[in-house]
Amino acid sequence: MRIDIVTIFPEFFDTLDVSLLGKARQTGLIDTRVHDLRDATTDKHRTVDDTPYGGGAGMVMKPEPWGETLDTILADPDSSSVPVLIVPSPAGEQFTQAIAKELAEEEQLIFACGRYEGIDQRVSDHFASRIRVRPLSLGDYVLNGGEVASLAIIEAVGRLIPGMVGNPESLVEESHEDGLLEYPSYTKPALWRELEVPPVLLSGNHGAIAAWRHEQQLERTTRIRPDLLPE
Ligand SMILES: Nc1cc(-c2ccc3ccn(Cc4ccc(CN5CCCC5)cc4)c3c2)n[nH]1
Repeated sequence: MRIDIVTIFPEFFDTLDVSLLGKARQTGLIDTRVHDLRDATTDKHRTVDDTPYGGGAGMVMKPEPWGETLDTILADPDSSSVPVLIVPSPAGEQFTQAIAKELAEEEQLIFACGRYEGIDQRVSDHFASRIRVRPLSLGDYVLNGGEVASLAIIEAVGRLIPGMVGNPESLVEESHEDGLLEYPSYTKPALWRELEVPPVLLSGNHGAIAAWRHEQQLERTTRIRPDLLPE
């Protein structure tokens, strides 16, 4: 998979060298390229923002640098013929594990990391006529830009790419995989600060353990996220 990231804070993505993705990049599983939006500006001050038409607080990101940068990425011979442009936004579709699984099948993801009050809408509108554009929200809270959301999406997608995670078994029992919250986990010691590990987990009775874990998932989901319960 190729991942392109467009941002005015390219150093924000230095972390990709150390995270789970560091290995993937070394093994060539994931090829990431970070593009500084300001490299596509033409004025002395490398301006990327301007005041919003219609008034309102803050500034909006100008369309031209975005158009230039995205054109360059799409024109790159190493680019896929069917990239997906992911635009983190508070107004986007809620990102979920299901969407992560969809995106893990893609050949190329391009992340448009906005700042200020967002990107001129015409950028998404123009490129929607050429490639798939997916505005995605991380959740119902407002961040300062798209970088944190992009890192979260990249990590959630990256770990689903075959060969990325050391033990593929650990992906089988994914959280939210069966739509329920995960069961609680324990490891040695069996007694810690007077707290025991649930005895069933030490029983070796795998049927009873699986039943207990599913029961724990249902109890937790009912208590914390009843919205996830099947109809
Ligand atoms: N899940 C999630 C994603 C984000 C996110 C993603 C990208 C950007 C780019 C800029 N911002 C800051 C920001 C501040 C204020 C407004 C609201 N304004 C009201 C009127 C015009 C806009 C929007 C946007 C982002 C935020 N936040 N949360």
